[in-house]
Amino acid sequence: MSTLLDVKNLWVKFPTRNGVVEAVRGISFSLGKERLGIVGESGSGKSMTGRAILRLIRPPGIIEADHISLHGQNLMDLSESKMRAVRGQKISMVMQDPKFSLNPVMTIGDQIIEAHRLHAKSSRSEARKKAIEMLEAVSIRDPERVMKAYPHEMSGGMGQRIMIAMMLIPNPEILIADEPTSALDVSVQGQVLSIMDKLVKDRGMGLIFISHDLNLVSQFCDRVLIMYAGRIVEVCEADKLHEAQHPYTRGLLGSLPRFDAPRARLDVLQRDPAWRDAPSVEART
Ligand SMILES: Nc1ncnc2c1ncn2[C@@H]1O[C@H](COP(=O)(O)OP(=O)(O)OP(=O)(O)O)[C@@H](O)[C@H]1O
Repeated sequence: MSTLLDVKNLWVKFPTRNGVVEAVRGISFSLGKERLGIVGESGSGKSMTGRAILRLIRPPGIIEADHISLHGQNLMDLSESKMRAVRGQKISMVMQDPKFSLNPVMTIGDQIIEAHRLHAKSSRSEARKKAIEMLEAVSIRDPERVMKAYPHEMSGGMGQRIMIAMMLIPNPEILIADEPTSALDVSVQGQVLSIMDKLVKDRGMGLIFISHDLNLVSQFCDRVLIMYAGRIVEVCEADKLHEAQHPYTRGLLGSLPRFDAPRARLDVLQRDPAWRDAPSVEART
């Protein structure tokens, strides 16, 4: 599999009054044209990993890495203006709640048209046509009506599909989705995932799918990185997750409810302090 992105020895640190918080501690992984899941409990460093790839860590946060290479070009070396061109055009990110990402005082149509014109410098009528095509691609049935609506008029699932449509306008090679469906109810979650899946397959993109939901990731992704305390503790093919070896992964699996074998009590994950200090697993293909 050809490598789109290669990350080596990535750290994210936050200097605080009480010392430095190390949110990500020297992780290495690569991404090909695949669906790569990143799972782990709250605070394990999943979101910071996604944001660091796009250099979107707010000061005083610091990103350090031997490299974050996109087709061999080290993103760590780029100027901020060159990095802006990478964001959106080559790598896009979909966040958890679309309401925070969409502009509340602009219609959906104007936002998509603007995003398209920024990218392709096309005429307004061309951009409008493209916007409608994009909305149809994410299964929005009445795109003309949706174009005239404001973000607050959209349901969560609809808003998330619109965000995905916007992120895909420049045809990025990599999509980073940070808990993209966790605010949605289960049936809408399924629809959004299948749309994303189809787009990734049709366009041959690489997808980084960040989630705390091990079940979801194992069904939706090809490969899974399991993060604990800022490190990768294990990497698995998604369909072999049940064979995972690390006690943390086994603990996460054991604490999932199962319909086929219901138990009165779920296992409680017992953490071993040694997991924190074990070296990060290399997850490069
Ligand atoms: N501005 C900050 N200052 C200090 N520490 C921070 C800051 N931002 C994040 N962190 C720390 O970084 C760690 C990793 O955060 P991150 O958001 O990546 O976790 P996560 O695995 O995505 O969790 P969640 O599922 O809750 O989003 C956390 O322990 C958090 O406290």
